[in-house]
Amino acid sequence: MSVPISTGVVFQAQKLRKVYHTGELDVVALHGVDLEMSAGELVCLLGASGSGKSTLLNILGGLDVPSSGELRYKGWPLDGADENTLTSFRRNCVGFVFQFYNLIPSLTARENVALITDISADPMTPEDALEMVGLGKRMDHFPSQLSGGEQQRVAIARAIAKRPEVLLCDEPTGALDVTTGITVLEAVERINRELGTLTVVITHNAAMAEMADRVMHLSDGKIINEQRNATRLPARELKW
Ligand SMILES: Nc1ncnc2c1ncn2[C@@H]1O[C@H](COP(=O)(O)OP(=O)(O)OP(=O)(O)O)[C@@H](O)[C@H]1O
Repeated sequence: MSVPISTGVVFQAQKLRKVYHTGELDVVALHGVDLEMSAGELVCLLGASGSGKSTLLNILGGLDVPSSGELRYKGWPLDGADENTLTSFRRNCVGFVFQFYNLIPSLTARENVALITDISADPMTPEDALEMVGLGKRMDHFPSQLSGGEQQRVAIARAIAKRPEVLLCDEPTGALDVTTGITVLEAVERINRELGTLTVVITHNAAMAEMADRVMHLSDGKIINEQRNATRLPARELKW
């Protein structure tokens, strides 16, 4: 493996392409994506359904591999990495949050987070992780005793308790109403600010992009526009 290019740069992609082969049909989901993302940034991936957002996020997180092109994590090549390398990358470096929370119903909030902290090298405690997302008083509640927004915040606590370098969120508020969605985004914002975690959030919702440092607009598998916000709007001030 080569020497990392720069300590500040987390992801670097060049000419990233992803083609899904389904039967006779080839679907080109990414058409040559070039990007750079740095430590501590909050980046929004914005685009219509089918524009390639989840494909890109999954490749950044080592859940999938590109068909061609280069992808580096802190200088280390992820394209062409074998399954063991990708597993260790996902386990040590990446926290994922999806639209649905995937909590274990028979475990409390604390126990759901402890599943991850028990197998991590240098985790925070489940209690600290749950405090960070504003659930300090609900640690012993089961998922069925929590609202959708609270369950999503448990999922965020679970994702960040191992102190990942990167937090990847695929439509984290997709199943929530506006007010609840904002409490979830406040948790994401706090983690990004206080832990310095590079945070990438997928959304359909252009209003949400105002909380980001940078917004990448995807269309037909390409980044068609990139915008840097002069200031970040606090999540609690977002309106949609
Ligand atoms: N496993 C797969 N097999 C075949 N085609 C796929 C697969 N996953 C995604 N695609 C196709 O790749 C393209 C990009 O999909 P992707 O899910 O990345 O878009 P998206 O912007 O995240 O969409 P959405 O907002 O609806 O989740 C779409 O045309 C989609 O149908």
